[in-house]
Amino acid sequence: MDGVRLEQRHGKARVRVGRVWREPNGRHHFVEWSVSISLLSDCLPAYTHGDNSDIVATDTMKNTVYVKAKECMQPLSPEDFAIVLGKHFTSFYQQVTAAIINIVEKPWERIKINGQPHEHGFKLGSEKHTTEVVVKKSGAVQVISGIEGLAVLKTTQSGFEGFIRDKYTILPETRERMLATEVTASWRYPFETLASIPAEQLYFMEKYMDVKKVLIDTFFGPTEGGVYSPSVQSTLYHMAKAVLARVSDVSSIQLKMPNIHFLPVNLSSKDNPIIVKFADDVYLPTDEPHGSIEATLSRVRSKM
Ligand SMILES: O=c1[nH]c(=O)c2[nH]c(=O)[nH]c2[nH]1
Repeated sequence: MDGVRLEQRHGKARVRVGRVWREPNGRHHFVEWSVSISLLSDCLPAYTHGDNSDIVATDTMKNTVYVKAKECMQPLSPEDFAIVLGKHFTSFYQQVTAAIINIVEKPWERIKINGQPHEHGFKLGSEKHTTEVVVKKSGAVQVISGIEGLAVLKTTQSGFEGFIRDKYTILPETRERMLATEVTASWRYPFETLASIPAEQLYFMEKYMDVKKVLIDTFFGPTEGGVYSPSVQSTLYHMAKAVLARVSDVSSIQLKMPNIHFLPVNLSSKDNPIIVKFADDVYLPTDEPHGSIEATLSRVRSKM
């Protein structure tokens, strides 16, 4: 056999941690994270010779998540916690050349009772805040943030016309349909070094809220009249473009928007007269199959 090339990484996936911060005035803050760590390191002998002397045990990685969570004395974004972990693994271990940290934050939101925010009560929301951070030993970084499972639907102002018709096509053209999707978004920041990451405690939280608002506003359009969608592709493009236009520091954004179909219901039989005739009112909700539409939009620097 010719020589072989080995590329490898190892880590711990889905380390679950909940962290409470207690303010002296009785107000609590809470996050729940699922943390995945992957380390690039010089530990080839473990693969080739059964020699584990350069291996950071994945159990140690798991323990480190709890130690670092304890050491963070103030509420922080999943991006900032991922950066804390990435810095730690690349500086503490000589063998580790890069760390890739993924975090999914569960959407625990402070509960309101009679309009008043509760001190220590939370309820689970829907879409999740995600991040992927890569930290290299040199101090080079890449930060990606995301949203997972943002389910949105509008009952009109959507259609699909003018597509290819051939002998396999039966879908009628329409200017009136439901539009439903579950947006997965991930966007990249332009920071290239640890030193260039903004120090503000709320920076990544604010960016997350800004991107989510722009995505939602653009999907629906104005509260009266909305905005017509000629396809999921077009709506996706306008959502991504609006994020680049309105949220500074986002250098590219990927959107995945499955087209979740609501099928018109018509019920009739040979013997029965029509008992349900579809008039844009009664639908069969489905989750599969679904259209699968995704695109990435990036800023390109003008050459001028
Ligand atoms: O918005 C849509 N885009 C498509 O590509 C497509 N294909 C399809 O069957 N329905 C739709 N709707």
